[in-house]
Amino acid sequence: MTAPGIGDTVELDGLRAGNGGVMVGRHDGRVVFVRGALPDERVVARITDDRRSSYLSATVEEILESSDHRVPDRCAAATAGAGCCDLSHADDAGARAVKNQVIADLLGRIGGFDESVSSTVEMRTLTPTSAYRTRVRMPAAADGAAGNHVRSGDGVVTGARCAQPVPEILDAVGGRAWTPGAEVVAVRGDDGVVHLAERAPDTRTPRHSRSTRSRAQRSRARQSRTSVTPVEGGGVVHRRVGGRQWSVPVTGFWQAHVDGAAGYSALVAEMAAAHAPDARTAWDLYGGVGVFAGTLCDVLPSLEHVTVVESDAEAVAAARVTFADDHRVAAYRGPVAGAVRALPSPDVVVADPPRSGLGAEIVDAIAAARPSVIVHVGCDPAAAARDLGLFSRRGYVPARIVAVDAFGLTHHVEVVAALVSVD
Ligand SMILES: C[S@@+](CC[C@H](N)C(=O)[O-])C[C@H]1O[C@@H](n2cnc3c(N)ncnc32)[C@H](O)[C@@H]1O
Repeated sequence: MTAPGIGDTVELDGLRAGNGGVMVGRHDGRVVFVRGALPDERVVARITDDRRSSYLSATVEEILESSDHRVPDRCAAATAGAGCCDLSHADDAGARAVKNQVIADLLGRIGGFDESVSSTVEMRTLTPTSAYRTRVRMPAAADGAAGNHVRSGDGVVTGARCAQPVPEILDAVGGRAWTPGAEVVAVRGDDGVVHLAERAPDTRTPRHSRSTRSRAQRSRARQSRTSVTPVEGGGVVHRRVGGRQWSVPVTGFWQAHVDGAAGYSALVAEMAAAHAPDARTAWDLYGGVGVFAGTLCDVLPSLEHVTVVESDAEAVAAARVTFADDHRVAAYRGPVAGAVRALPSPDVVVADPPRSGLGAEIVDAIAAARPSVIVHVGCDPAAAARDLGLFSRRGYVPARIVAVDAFGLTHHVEVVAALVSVD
């Protein structure tokens, strides 16, 4: 019997959840990563990639035995081939179960934790689970319509709406013709104002070939090279958490879910207050405009000083405006790696790094500062599992791990963990 290749179909059962929106099955002993399936389903899948000897990639062709959590696709763009909502065929409970399984698996395989840790992960869902996103970036197609990237490759799916953004954003974006090849940035502020901006097409030749760079890497490189033109709304977005307000540039970072900043802040508050109620000093690392610094000020009555460390100049400027009258908060502009060696030791550290996580060097520096509690906020569960494992080998173990499903219809999930010293 010859091994299956691209275009062939295989029957798979006993599927389990894998990281990145795929289910994992086996065919003739070989691992198959399948898109469009759910745990425990029996499916016929068509092979889409056979270039690696260790695994095959496939998409579901036919469901032979369906999961109780399967629902009709909830995202028109994903149904039309976009890569946006890779779990739009699961109900909310099914998506939550997938994320829980994936995190438990990663904590074991990458973090090195046993079941006594991985089985304690709490799940929290932020609602709504569709029409929740207040910030999107959309590619403009050759005909000037904005859409979503195709699931793989470089095309744009237009004329079918993604189910994640709040409808006002899509209405505003859809009413305009955009520059072909541009990136459309659309944001709804907490005051209801919709802001639109256009990032110019990137016409320069990339230094690396396309095949060696991920879409996220290409997007970051493009952001550093291209200009942004505000189109509607004024370009300064008003945001609120608790009693504080921020003015954030339209391209600046803010948590995607309408309740994300408040939802994560509530967890940061619970964890800091539980493990360091008398804290006097804190670090808010990768702090953006200082949302978590504000939270710490609100829940730690003895707090005298919190330093926001952030590399983005506009975010630091926004933080300085919001905290202009609060002597407890200082915003430091620069990379975390340099700051953590120079700052006075903290009682509380909140660290909310980009998808790549902290890594060994920063974990070492934070652990060496001997805080009472470290709150790790991680948007990539594999990187978070690695960081938590690194911390535990430096004497900080998880006291609580909460997976926040703030990304309905997708495999994405935020992992918020409180780490305390075993000494
Ligand atoms: C996931 S966001 C978190 C922002 C903030 N905690 C919030 O909730 O709004 C990560 C932030 O880290 C910043 N950043 C990325 N790399 C950095 C580095 N090496 N040093 C300092 N800040 C960095 C980014 O500009 C971004 O604002």
